[in-house]
Amino acid sequence: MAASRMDLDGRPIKPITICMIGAGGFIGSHLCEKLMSETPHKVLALDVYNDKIKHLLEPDSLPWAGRIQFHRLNIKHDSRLEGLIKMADLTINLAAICTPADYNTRPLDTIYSNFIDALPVVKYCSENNKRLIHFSTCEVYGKTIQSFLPKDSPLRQDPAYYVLKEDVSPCIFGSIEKQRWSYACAKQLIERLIYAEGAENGLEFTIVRPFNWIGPRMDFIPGIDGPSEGVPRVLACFSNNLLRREPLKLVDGGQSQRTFVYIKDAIEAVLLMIENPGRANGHIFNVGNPNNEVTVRQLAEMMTKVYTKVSGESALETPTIDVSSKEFYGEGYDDSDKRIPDMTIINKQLGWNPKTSLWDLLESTLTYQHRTYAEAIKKSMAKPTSS
Ligand SMILES: NC(=O)c1ccc[n+]([C@@H]2O[C@H](COP(=O)([O-])OP(=O)(O)OC[C@H]3O[C@@H](n4cnc5c(N)ncnc54)[C@H](O)[C@@H]3O)[C@@H](O)[C@H]2O)c1
Ligand SMILES: O=C(O)[C@H]1O[C@H](OP(=O)(O)OP(=O)(O)OC[C@H]2O[C@@H](n3ccc(=O)[nH]c3=O)[C@H](O)[C@@H]2O)[C@H](O)[C@@H](O)[C@@H]1O
Repeated sequence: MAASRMDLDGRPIKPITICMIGAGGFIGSHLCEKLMSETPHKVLALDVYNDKIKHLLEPDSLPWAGRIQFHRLNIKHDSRLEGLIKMADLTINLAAICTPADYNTRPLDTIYSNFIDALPVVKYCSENNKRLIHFSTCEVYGKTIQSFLPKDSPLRQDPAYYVLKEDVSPCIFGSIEKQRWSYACAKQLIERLIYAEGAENGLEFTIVRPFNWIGPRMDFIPGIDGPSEGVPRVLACFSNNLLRREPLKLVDGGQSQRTFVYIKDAIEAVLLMIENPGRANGHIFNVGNPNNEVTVRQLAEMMTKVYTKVSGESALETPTIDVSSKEFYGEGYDDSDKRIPDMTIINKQLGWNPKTSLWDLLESTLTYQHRTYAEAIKKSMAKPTSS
């Protein structure tokens, strides 16, 4: 297998060692799975948790045993970090607080996690001449120019005012009391720092801006494998509602628009970046699926239909309810209005395109959610509640 693997320029790919920080999360677990099953590379997997990659670590008889090594550590305070970065050819940093419910309720933790805690990683890569792939976010674009145009302006139809381009679009955030933007702002500053390390000190870097990657193992189901009062990202919120047969909550009418990409498509893009450094270094890449755009309301309706199909259960009479953002997220919430990624740069550099339609990705994801959680939810709901 290893001998026949070629990069995009027809050169054989040499096995490398990757230091993956945040490897135990949603994206990390899929990336580890891909690297173990389809490549010869080694992974030093760093995280505080490993539940989502346990199936790759045990038992010892797995075909990739020895190629993946888990290190339980918190990058905030662990002297092993520099040594692990030095042992690897490439560092991928995925570690972050990245759930909107945290941005305005825990803005300090959010800023520390997304900026301060990432600083040593950038520094160690730069000082030791190690390549870095850093995970940023589409949230750095903030709001679209379109959202500031008058409602009846014909310019609203012009993609120049809403399609998000890495090298052209501005970053537009709300006021400081809208603490929602603490995440986007911290991510923007770390992007600028990495870019400057590249320009002034020659750091070899790639920045990834994911646009709503979704799929199995995303976040948690409250009360089952996460806190009962926790608020995960929208896929897990709506899955939880469907599993519990409660109406899906639409924040501020569910009018915001998103483009969703299947995690397995997105991981293909990351693998191309890993294995084609000459084409990926020095670039910032949007990774999303511009063809899968929906409003959050439309997402709720589609998830309800798909869940009915995969679970065999009937749909609720009242499938959705409206809730204010203040009630749902608290003071200081604000929202991105629309997120369509421009795909020019990733197409030109890596020839990557997403493949999976929204319906198909929801069908495979909700099949997984139903199989993984339906029984546990039934049991937890059958338990008498203490009075
Ligand atoms: N999922 C998406 O669509 C999406 C979109 C935009 C940006 N991103 C970015 O991609 C990255 C990964 O996202 P994800 O969806 O996999 O999130 P996730 O929360 O599932 O994974 C993040 C992982 O980092 C770990 N981590 C956090 N702080 C750490 C620390 N101090 N030390 C060690 N480990 C730590 C967490 O335990 C977790 O396992 C994040 O940087 C996020 O901002 C993701
Ligand atoms: O995934 C991304 O690309 C980025 O966007 C997410 O931000 P957002 O899309 O706003 O987060 P979601 O929780 O997925 O919410 C999507 C939309 O659904 C709405 N929502 C969420 C949950 C819910 O129960 N109901 C509901 O209407 C939110 O208000 C928002 O408008 C997170 O910031 C990060 O994971 C990431 O940086």
